[in-house]
Amino acid sequence: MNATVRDTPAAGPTPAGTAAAGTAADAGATMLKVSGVQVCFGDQPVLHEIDLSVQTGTTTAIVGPSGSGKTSLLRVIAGFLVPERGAVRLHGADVTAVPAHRRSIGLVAQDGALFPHLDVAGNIAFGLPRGTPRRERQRRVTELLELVSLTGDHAARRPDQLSGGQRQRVALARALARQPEMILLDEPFSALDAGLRESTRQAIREILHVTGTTTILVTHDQDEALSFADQVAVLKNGRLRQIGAPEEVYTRPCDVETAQFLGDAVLLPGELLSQLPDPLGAGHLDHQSGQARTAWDAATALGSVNVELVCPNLDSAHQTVRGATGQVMLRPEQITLSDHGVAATVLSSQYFGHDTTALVQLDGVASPLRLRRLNAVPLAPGTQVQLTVQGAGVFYPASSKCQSCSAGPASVRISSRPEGDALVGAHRE
Ligand SMILES: Nc1ncnc2c1ncn2[C@@H]1O[C@H](COP(=O)(O)OP(=O)(O)OP(=O)(O)O)[C@@H](O)[C@H]1O
Repeated sequence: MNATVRDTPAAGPTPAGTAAAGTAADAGATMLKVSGVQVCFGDQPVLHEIDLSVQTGTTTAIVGPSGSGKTSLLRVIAGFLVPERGAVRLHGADVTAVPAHRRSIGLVAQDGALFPHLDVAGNIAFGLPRGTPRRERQRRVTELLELVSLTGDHAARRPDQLSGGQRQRVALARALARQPEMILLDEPFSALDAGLRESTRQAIREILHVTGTTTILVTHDQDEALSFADQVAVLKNGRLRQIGAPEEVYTRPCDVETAQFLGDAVLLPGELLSQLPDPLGAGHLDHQSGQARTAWDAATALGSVNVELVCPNLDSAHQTVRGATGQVMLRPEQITLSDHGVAATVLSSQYFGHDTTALVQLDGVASPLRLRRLNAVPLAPGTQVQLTVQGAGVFYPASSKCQSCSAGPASVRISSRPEGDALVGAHRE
């Protein structure tokens, strides 16, 4: 059976009088739970076994390459698409078969989807419940205009008399008019140029924060996802590859592909040498991720480093990982110049204003490494430098299985020995 596509009004209107999300009492409660969702178009599966929980009052970004299934997942959550397997629950109630217009969810489309023949006030008022008295409509329109930082001046303009960023604010005001419990944003900034995108994103994030609205943003822009959301879900080929706080997915990506999708990644061959005393107790369980984490010493071309191993099983048998080889992933900003590091030669350098990148060649490493320095002048080709690693990275074992417990692929996060604050990220398919 294939997914059922529903033809429901795009604004995702919600029941009248529904309270806005994010009351203090609800904060931290699970608002949305998607479990085991599967969607096919024809015989083509586009979403596989998706599990996603969203807490009240938080912002989640769903990020992934084009065609990875982001919009399909958003449509399942909104109620425009019925999955053939799995369930969508709002506040614990199964709404999988409830149509979009009966869910308390507002949707802001990529282009805002404003009505061209209505002025701004008319567009916003369209979002209000039917039967709202005239005076109340005017009051709410004024209030919503203010909320999205537009003035009475804008109220009489048609959408084609607004900037792209202003149109997106009107679209948000219209979606907020019915005080939905959740707002879904489908690539709402992608049509804006870089400067406007940044300022509109900031403004909308602030509005959603002030109103305590639970939000899901779909984007293919990793910087947008990392800067906008409390939680980032990475989708690839219809599967959720990783979900976590922005700093978690950026510093502990579950595999090399995810690491490269989320930003520049420096990859080096590495080998685990020995397990180190774990500051939190040998082999502690991270209750947030449910993963076991152990500290290790590892060898790389950038020297000996501390690492932590994450494995789904908390098991002292992780000793057997000693000697494991694989790839070490660092972010370019973690490789810094020092007086007592590993020697390298600068091949080229690029100046970007806020930062400068350089390609450097290390002895014994086939490919040059990229490093990024904030507020620095470019280095001339041929310059001899010494490099050390700051903070933590990730180690991906060459073996597809965690060698200690066969529980699935594991990744090991490393840090340079002096910092030694490494925590590890791991992943299990
Ligand atoms: N109505 C449809 N009928 C058939 N196939 C569809 C339909 N909608 C989406 N698809 C296919 O499902 C897959 C996922 O599409 P979806 O729009 O969810 O991806 P996306 O990650 O949002 O992509 P983009 O970033 O390009 O918008 C794609 O291969 C797409 O061609």
